[in-house]
Amino acid sequence: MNDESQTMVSLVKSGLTLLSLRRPVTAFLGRSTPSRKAILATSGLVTLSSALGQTTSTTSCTAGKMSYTTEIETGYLNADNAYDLDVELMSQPGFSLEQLMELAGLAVAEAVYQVLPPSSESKPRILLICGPGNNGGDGLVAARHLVFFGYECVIMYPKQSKKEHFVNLVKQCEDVGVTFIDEFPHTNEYDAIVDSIFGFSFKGAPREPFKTALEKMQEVQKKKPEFPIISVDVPSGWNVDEGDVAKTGFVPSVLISLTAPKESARSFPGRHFVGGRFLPPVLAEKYGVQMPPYPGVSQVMEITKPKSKGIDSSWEVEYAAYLEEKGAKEKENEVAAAASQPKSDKKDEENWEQQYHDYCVEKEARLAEEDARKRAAEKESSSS
Ligand SMILES: NC(=O)C1=CN([C@@H]2O[C@H](COP(=O)(O)OP(=O)(O)OC[C@H]3O[C@@H](n4cnc5c(N)ncnc54)[C@H](OP(=O)(O)O)[C@@H]3O)[C@@H](O)[C@H]2O)[C@H](O)CC1
Ligand SMILES: [K+]
Repeated sequence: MNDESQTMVSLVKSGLTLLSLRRPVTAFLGRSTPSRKAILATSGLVTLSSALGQTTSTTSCTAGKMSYTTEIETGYLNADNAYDLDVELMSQPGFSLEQLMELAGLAVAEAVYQVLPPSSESKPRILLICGPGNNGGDGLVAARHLVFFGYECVIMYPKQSKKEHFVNLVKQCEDVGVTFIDEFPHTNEYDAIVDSIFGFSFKGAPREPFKTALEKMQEVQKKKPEFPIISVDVPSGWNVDEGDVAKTGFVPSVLISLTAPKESARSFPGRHFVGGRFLPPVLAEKYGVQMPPYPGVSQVMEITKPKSKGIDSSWEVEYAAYLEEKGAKEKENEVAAAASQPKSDKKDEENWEQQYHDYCVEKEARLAEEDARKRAAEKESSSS
């Protein structure tokens, strides 16, 4: 059986009936991806319908990326449910934290592969920023898998956990050539950043050194809006239910939700993946979430929101429009803030220049008048 028919069988097995196929399925599944250029050259339209009647999605692929005219139903977890589900996964079916972290990290590595596949000519360099908790642990696991997928990885891990499992994860990374740094580096040397700083236990406003890391990532986005920044589970600094209430301004270009998307992902504007192909049906039902129809043997599935501007507008166009709108709003706020401030030095300077100019004009006119008067008086005295 060739790759394509194997994929079709997998889709049918996972409860999907193929209705129409205008392009090979392999063109959009993110497997067999010989090069980024080849992916970007591929586009097609596939219509899938769930045999189980749970999910009916029209899937389109623009520039190798999937999005849907109908939303893939996964449900959303709030902060309490995300925590309780994790606890229950570890007690009821008895998953260990290490097991769940391994699955999470593998899903993250697969999502990175779909966003920025390596090729025979290039070995992309990935910077992973890992926080002090389990979200950081997911990043450590992802880095190890990414090395085996053909990437070069550098990890910024300034607050290293002393727990045995984390010490082992660091050693496992070092053994495959991953290097560790403490400070945010020059990003020119990197092709993508994985944000594995905070997940669903983040609270309040980000503290250093992660506050600076979030600001630096935004600087990169301002300079290069296309630069992939991939957040693990929750964009760092976001409240898991309400999003960016700490007003960090950070919005990654890609989000990989683990187990199931969290409430704050409802309004996420970028590419969205979910990785949780292990969820026991009984727990999925209890927490009101559903697994998407993961393709083939993949640990992740892209569930990017339906496009609002029609099937032909690509994800990049929408994200660029979003960034432009965000930039325009920031400018508007700056202008409003400047207008509400007392006159700045610059204004005073402009006034001072104008006043000096007026003074010079007036003085020149006065001197010219005096000159003319003097000349007239001299003329009169010489003629008398
Ligand atoms: N089931 C799954 O899919 C799994 C998900 N996993 C991942 O684990 C995270 C949740 O991990 P957790 O350890 O509970 O918490 P976080 O990693 O989100 O963050 C906790 C650390 O962050 C510090 N923190 C919290 N707020 C701040 C702040 N404002 N500034 C700086 N630091 C902050 C906190 O420190 P404290 O001193 O405040 O305690 C912690 O050190 C989940 O999202 C998934 O990514 C697991 O892999 C298991 C399976
Ligand atoms: K994160």
